[in-house]
Amino acid sequence: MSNLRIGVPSKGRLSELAAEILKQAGLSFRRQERSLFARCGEMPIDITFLRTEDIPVLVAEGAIDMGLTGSDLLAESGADVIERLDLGVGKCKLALCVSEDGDIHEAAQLNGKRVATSFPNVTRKYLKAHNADVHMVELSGSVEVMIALGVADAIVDLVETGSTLAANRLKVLDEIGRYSTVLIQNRQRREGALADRVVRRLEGVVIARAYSLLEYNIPRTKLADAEKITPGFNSPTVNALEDPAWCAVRVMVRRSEVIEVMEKLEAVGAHAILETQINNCRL
Ligand SMILES: Nc1ncnc2c1ncn2[C@@H]1O[C@H](COP(=O)(O)OP(=O)(O)OP(=O)(O)O)[C@@H](O)[C@H]1O
Ligand SMILES: O=P(O)(O)OC[C@H]1O[C@H](OP(=O)(O)OP(=O)(O)O)[C@H](O)[C@@H]1O
Ligand SMILES: [Mg+2]
Repeated sequence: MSNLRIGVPSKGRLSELAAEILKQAGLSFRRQERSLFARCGEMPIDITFLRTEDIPVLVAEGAIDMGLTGSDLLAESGADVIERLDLGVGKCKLALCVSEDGDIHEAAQLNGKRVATSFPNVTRKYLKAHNADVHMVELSGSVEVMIALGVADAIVDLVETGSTLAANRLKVLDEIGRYSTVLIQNRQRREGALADRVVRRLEGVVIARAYSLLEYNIPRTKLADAEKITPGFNSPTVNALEDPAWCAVRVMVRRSEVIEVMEKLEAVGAHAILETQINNCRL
């Protein structure tokens, strides 16, 4: 069995995130200064540090067996790979954006006009579907200033919090797609069993990062109401308490919903509501 080769972003916002998630899955590595390669201690896996946008094509070409990259970059590259897992991080959307006080209110009005973007392929497909034949201004970054520079009438760029748009007095005219960080694999599935083990390990980490463990005590008469609030991943664990009129519930809840769920549980009479972080899991 030879080593499984995994591509990881060498810099940028996904690089630390990717290393952290791999480490949480027991695939830790130490990157030597300026080196492009590292070896995983625990498994026969070689890590290659690459530019995020190059990972889709390098996986498709078989230079690496798997890779962590943005699904937006995958869509833009058109690389023919298998998408194995959405890591639930690096979430963003690709949006058609125009001046806040401009007179463009729909994509069709861009016909014959200029659109600046770092995602020409995805943009061209979208605009064709909206009957707009445009002059594309292809850039590698800082796209949001192109309308102010008089280079474009609209831009297509990634939006996460919207602060860059606000800072440049731009608004979203239409959402083109929603993206996140994904684990992709070459279609030959070289070292397939090992690759499947990596997917399974990362699945556990992705779920653990997305969920908390909630424990609470509830009167038995209110258990049905509480279980409607916390149905759990499969179903909640219910244990008896010394007081037969009460029971203890343990259940997984999406981290993003925990605060609201706690308030609802309190409203139906739950006490001792505790949230615990999950480091890893196998469901
Ligand atoms: N606000 C965001 N801006 C850009 N990319 C984001 C954002 N939020 C999530 N991402 C994801 O990160 C990917 C960009 O990764 P990259 O390695 O290029 O990071 P970066 O910090 O943008 O680096 P660079 O400064 O070189 O552009 C995007 O393709 C997308 O999948
Ligand atoms: O909605 P926001 O939270 O403001 O994030 C969106 C901005 O972040 C990204 O730029 P980045 O920081 O990657 O710089 P770049 O354009 O040079 O890649 C993206 O290109 C947008 O400009
Ligand atoms: Mg960027």
